Amino acid sequence: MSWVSGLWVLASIMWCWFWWWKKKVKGTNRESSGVPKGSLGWPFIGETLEFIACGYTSRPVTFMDKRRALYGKVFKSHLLGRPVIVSTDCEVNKVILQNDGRMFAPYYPKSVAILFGESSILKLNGNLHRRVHGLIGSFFKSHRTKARITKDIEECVLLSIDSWNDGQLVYIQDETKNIAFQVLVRALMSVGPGDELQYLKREFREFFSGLICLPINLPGTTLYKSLKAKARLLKFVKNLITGRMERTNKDGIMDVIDVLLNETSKESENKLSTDFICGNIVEMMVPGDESVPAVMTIAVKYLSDHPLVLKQLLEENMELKGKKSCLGEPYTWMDYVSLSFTQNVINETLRMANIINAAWRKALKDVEIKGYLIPKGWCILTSFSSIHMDEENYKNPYQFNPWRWQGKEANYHKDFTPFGGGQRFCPGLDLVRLEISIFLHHFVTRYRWVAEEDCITYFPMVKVKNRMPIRVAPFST
Ligand code: HEM
Repeated sequence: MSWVSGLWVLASIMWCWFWWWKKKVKGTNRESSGVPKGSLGWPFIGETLEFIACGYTSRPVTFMDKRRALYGKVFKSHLLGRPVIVSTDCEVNKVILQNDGRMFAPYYPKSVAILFGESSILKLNGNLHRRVHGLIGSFFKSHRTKARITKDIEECVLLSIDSWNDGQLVYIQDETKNIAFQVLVRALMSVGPGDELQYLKREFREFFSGLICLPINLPGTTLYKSLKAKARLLKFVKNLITGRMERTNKDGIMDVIDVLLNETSKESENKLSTDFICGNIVEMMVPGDESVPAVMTIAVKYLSDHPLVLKQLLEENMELKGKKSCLGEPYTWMDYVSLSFTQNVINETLRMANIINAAWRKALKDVEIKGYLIPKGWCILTSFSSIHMDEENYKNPYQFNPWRWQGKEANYHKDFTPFGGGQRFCPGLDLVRLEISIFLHHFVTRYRWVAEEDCITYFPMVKVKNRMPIRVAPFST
């Protein structure tokens, strides 16, 4: 009879479990008080499996679309182990992003929270956050920085693409990753090509791998190795900073280390410590590293698939190239960002690729927006991709159509938030646009290419499946 009692015990456990879950759901089911409608799915796993399954398809926003049709633009769900309110409403998103620090704080998965120090810009709040964000944003916006970075980017792009031979198979993802890493490391800490760059690249890859892993920090685990790599990166940056502090002839502000060091030299109550600067330099490599090469690679994919777009892009860029070689002048950053159709191509790539598809926040108190209650402690996912792929906002949203941006100022478009919004609006935006414009200019004006089979995948990160192989031929042949 032992199997009967076994069954009985199992049934009791199941009943208790179900009872606990119902109680939990009831506790979160405050629809009458304004909590958005929705389903919390299965006990423990909630709706995570469907969320991930949609991420593996070519239309990851299907998860949101289905629920939006059932419950409206803001709905509740249970994802990655916790109840979440999902917003696909650009006005609700705007309020959430603009009230960072007061009503909401950034929320990250556990492994990411462990890897980022408490003083990371990504986790900071309040005055210190505003100060650091402002310093970095102003650095990348300054004309002097843009003028110098333009030269650096040109150098990195040409170093890469000038080495391609006629008929060579080139993997665009590998090339753009190399370019973007060099540009980022120069902008942050002025490290140029050589052994140090290779060291940084190796250690950063190890550090980065810990961002999506099980949050178990034991010898041999991915998280453990990632933390060790971060410690080595911090040591490297600390040595750079010590060298800078000892240097007597200062050349002015050259990179983000200089920006933060300069701030410490000012008379101020809240001086930034060396550890604070090191941590932020290392952690700032994270948002900057994978995103830019992903946009450049996906832009090449879209151009390969849309010959009419490529034709117009080429005409615009050839015209600039002709003008510059006629005048014998170097390019300025303004030359690149003034290429209007090229900017349209970049906007459309950002809209469709949705490299950062959402921002995660946690409510610091009960907040009501547009009649929806977001209870204290709940996570809220402000979906950017649903808004970018919404027929209401963009006609034929799945059609790559750069002409839809003609005459529009994308940076102030309320339905276009690839760089987020509010206090955490991406400070790297100007660098990103410049870098992609320079890459596209030199790439399309030097090579014709035939793309091999590839496709875009969206989970856990947006990228091309086969590294975007293309066979290139220089224009002159
Ligand atoms: C295509 C490229 C990029 C995209 C799509 C992108 C997008 C974003 C988005 C959406 C946010 C806001 C996240 C949030 O609200 O939680 C953000 C924040 C941030 N980005 Fe970027 N980013 C890109 C490249 C870069 C680069 C190259 C840098 C490096 C200089 C950078 C530095 C940052 C930093 C430091 C933050 C945090 C700002 C804060 O919390 O105050 N990003 N980015």
